[in-house]
Amino acid sequence: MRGDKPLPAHAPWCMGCGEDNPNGLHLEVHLHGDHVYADLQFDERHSGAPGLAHGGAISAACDDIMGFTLWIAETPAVTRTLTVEYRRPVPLHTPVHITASLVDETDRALFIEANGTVGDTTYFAAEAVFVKVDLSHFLRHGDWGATADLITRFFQAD
Ligand SMILES: CCCCCCCC(=O)SCCNC(=O)CCNC(=O)[C@H](O)C(C)(C)COP(=O)(O)OP(=O)(O)OC[C@H]1O[C@@H](n2cnc3c(N)ncnc32)[C@H](O)[C@@H]1OP(=O)(O)O
Repeated sequence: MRGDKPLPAHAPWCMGCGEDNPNGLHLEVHLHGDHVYADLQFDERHSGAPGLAHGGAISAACDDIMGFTLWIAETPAVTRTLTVEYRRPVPLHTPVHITASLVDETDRALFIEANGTVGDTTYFAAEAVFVKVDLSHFLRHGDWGATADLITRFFQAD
């Protein structure tokens, strides 16, 4: 059983967890036992209907926190499918607790769930399939320098 431990951002400019992205969600994700969690508040940058979080911002939060279960699975992987069930509107400036965990795994796929609660009530829940990739995926499709940073962060978390 792992203890409570802060995990490094995917990248400084990551929209979900990057500390340098002024419009990001700034998720600070911790590993606790068999799941990861973060506490956040959506604000005007993430607004949809007046006073409420945009569904895309909620989806991004789910996607990003699910991307931290990779430290549990101990493999790089990327989102192939993501389904979000929006159960209640999420007001801006309201503390939301998000958790994610790995529920199943095959040779190529990770099955991940996430849950967003306000108090004891679930406001949104998500399921995703992530496909395992090797680090060359990010070199092939992304930015070389930033990928080197990502690799460093991935191994730093050990
Ligand atoms: C370090 C991590 C940072 C994480 C950041 C937060 C998460 C993100 O935002 S990731 C960004 C968004 N996602 C992407 O950009 C991914 C784009 N997609 C791709 O690059 C490709 O489709 C990729 C790499 C996922 C898969 O490509 P490819 O290997 O050709 O796919 P494919 O052969 O069809 O499927 C691979 C395996 O997964 C399985 N699989 C695919 N979809 C599913 C599914 N829905 N359910 C179950 N299994 C599935 C397939 O069955 C296959 O398994 P097997 O080899 O045993 O037959």
